[in-house]
Amino acid sequence: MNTEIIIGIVVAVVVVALLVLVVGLVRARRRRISLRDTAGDPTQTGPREVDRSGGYTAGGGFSFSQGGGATATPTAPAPGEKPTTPDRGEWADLPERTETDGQPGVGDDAAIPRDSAQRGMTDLSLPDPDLYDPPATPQDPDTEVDDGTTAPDDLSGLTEAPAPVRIDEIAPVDGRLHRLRGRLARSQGVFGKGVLGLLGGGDLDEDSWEEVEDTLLSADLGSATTTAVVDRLRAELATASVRSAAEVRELLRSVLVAALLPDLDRSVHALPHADTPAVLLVVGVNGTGKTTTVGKLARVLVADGRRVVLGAADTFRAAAADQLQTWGERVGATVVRGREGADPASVAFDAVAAGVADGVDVVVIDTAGRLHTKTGLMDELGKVKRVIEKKTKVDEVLLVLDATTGQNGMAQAKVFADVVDITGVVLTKLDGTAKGGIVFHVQHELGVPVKLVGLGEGADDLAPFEPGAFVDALLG
Ligand SMILES: Nc1nc2c(ncn2[C@@H]2O[C@H](COP(=O)(O)OP(=O)(O)OP(=O)(O)O)[C@@H](O)[C@H]2O)c(=O)[nH]1
Repeated sequence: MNTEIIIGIVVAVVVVALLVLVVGLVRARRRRISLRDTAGDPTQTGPREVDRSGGYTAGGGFSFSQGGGATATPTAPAPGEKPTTPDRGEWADLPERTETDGQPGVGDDAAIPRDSAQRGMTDLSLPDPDLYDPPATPQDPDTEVDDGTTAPDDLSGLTEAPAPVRIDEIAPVDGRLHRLRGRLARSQGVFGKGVLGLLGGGDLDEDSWEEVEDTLLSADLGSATTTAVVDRLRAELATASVRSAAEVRELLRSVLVAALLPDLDRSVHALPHADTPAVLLVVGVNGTGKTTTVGKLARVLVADGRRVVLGAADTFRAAAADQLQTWGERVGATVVRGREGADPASVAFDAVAAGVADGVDVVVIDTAGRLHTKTGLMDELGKVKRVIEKKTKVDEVLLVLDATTGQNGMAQAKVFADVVDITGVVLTKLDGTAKGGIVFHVQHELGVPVKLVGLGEGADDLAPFEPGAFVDALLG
């Protein structure tokens, strides 16, 4: 073989080797998801500008609607019976109520860690569950009272708070939503950095997917929703041509928004009927933020031009009625209250009766959450609801849940959901937790939409829940 042939062969081999190398590099690069934001950046060289200001900025204001009446008288579901669940669409195959570990008892204080010493519970002597015929004029001091068959004798203790004199200035709804920006910052770390960082880290092996799963679980997403979200992400990443950080973010966003069942009706049924006010019952474990939520909600309703009566049916603690009265004076709502230990049902009835007589738009009833048996809870809430229904229907039963209590709060919430027909959830204290994922878990486990979220102790720190805006805030 002469030298020229040998040189030719060597050159050909080198060229082929180079070609193989270049093709390999290009293919590897395509498979890799880099954290560069290509959207709006034709050069694709600069790092993605992340908007760190982004908090929860729900696009619209609060949505109020007319209720058709919260359904049937509360009863515990028959053994094995499931609570009514919303249409889950493509998420229908998620297993139901999977997490039942570490169930606390009813009456556990959600604000206190489960392993700390339990404080004593006081037995409320509940009146005979038979309904009484309510008096025509509830505040009539001559009302005949008879526990069980006639109005309870504590009815005479009912007082209507004097009309407010000086009302706190109420910020316009639109303006105050902007002030909630940044309140979800603690949850942003988990989703915005944790999950997005892992997904954008290139080819994901089993260990990486396990890490994604652990991160979602640590944000309290719950195992069923976590599994569904991860499965969906895996499927999408395997098929879709997702390459840039922007595409990964968009994929994660769409999967999370879908998991929040965005089509559920989240309007608060607070618009009056032809002759009667709308009636909202606010229930939940003590310390979750019920009274505060009632006050914040009244403020929004008053700002919306509604006349509001608040019923202080949390008669277990005198301070609760005082707290509500302060809210009433602050926001411009009338408060109807009874003396400490009064029958909550009679206070609720009287508040509704006052609302009907005065032709107000909305009556919001604050209840106690301190009953230590399921039967006691059912008796009390059931009676409150039945007594109100002597006057008018209950349009909305809002369960208030403290987002910081995680699984403990969920287990207690389920007890409430079992004894009263919850129509919506208010998730409070989302500002104080990195576990914003609890929203997903709550909806899945309780089968009702989260309608409102509490993002602080301030009077205006209540926001309507909007899945898209919420996920945007979570991703930062
Ligand atoms: N950070 C934060 N704190 C909140 C929020 N909502 C309520 N709180 C606080 O939680 C505490 C308990 O709130 P309450 O409204 O008294 O709770 P409750 O459920 O009515 O409690 P009881 O009357 O004891 O049944 C108060 O200190 C509130 O200021 C919220 O969204 N974020």
